[in-house]
Amino acid sequence: MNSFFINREADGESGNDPSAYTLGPLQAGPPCCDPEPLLSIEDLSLRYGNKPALEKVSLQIYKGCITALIGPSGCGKTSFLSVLNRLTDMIPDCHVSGNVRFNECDLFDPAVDIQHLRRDIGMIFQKPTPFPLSIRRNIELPLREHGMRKQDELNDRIQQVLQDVGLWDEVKDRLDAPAQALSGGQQQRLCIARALALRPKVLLMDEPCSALDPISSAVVEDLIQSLRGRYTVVIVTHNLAQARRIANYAGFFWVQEHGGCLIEFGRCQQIFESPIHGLTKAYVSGNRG
Ligand SMILES: Nc1ncnc2c1ncn2[C@@H]1O[C@H](COP(=O)(O)OP(=O)(O)OP(=O)(O)O)[C@@H](O)[C@H]1O
Repeated sequence: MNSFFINREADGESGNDPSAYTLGPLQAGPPCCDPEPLLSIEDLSLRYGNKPALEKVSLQIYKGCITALIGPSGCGKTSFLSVLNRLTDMIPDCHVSGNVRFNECDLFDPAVDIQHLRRDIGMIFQKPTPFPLSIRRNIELPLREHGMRKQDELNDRIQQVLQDVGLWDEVKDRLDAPAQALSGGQQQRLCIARALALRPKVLLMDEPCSALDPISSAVVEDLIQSLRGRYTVVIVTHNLAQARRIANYAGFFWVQEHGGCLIEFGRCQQIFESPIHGLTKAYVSGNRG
């Protein structure tokens, strides 16, 4: 079953059809009707050395939906995201236990191809992280690393993803200019384009708007909204209004004695309007945190 990570063609996708890489048709039904779990997390615990950071977190991430993770600083939201594409493998003395299933496959199975996993589950960071290369090369490089060689296919893909993130008209005349000459908001959209170019199934976003000015932040937020139904998005945000605007589901984390834990998870409207737990109520109403 781990072939899912290793051979995407077995998943029924055409590797050569450029149109498959645009935002294109919805890949899932309306997110709130009949949600289908894509990632199932059960009893996930994590510690750095002896220091616990997450304690027995269980939740489902639904296909085509936007899931927001909220909670105060240090409650383990970033650590949780890092587990989902196994960035935690790269942290010395980081210990993870529990079960995570991605499309029914064990995420921790030693047979999982990490490079392909990270293509399927991409990560966008708080601070835009373009490579110190041209705009074009930022997208081309990972595509080449994943085996795309034909220049016309590369050019098509670059144009498509830049259109998908609304950047094409702004950069089409300067594709060979350094990516770092772009504004912060443009750099973040380029990073999203770079992730989308690899046609991921899931995009993990760690406070993707928090380093941006309000206008750029709104543009990136609109872009994230446009991904709904086409990609599965898990976003960490301290901006509760943003979580409320964009998410279908929300998980509220809190720090307790044994590390961060998930206090409550549910549909976004329920978490914000009729939370079950008193802590959630206090946090979303701004009385705690
Ligand atoms: N690489 C690391 N080594 C040691 N401890 C770490 C490491 N990364 C995170 N931690 C600790 O784990 C706990 C959870 O951190 P994490 O960054 O996951 O929380 P967070 O909710 O994302 O916080 P923030 O909202 O401030 O980004 C914190 O106590 C943090 O200091």
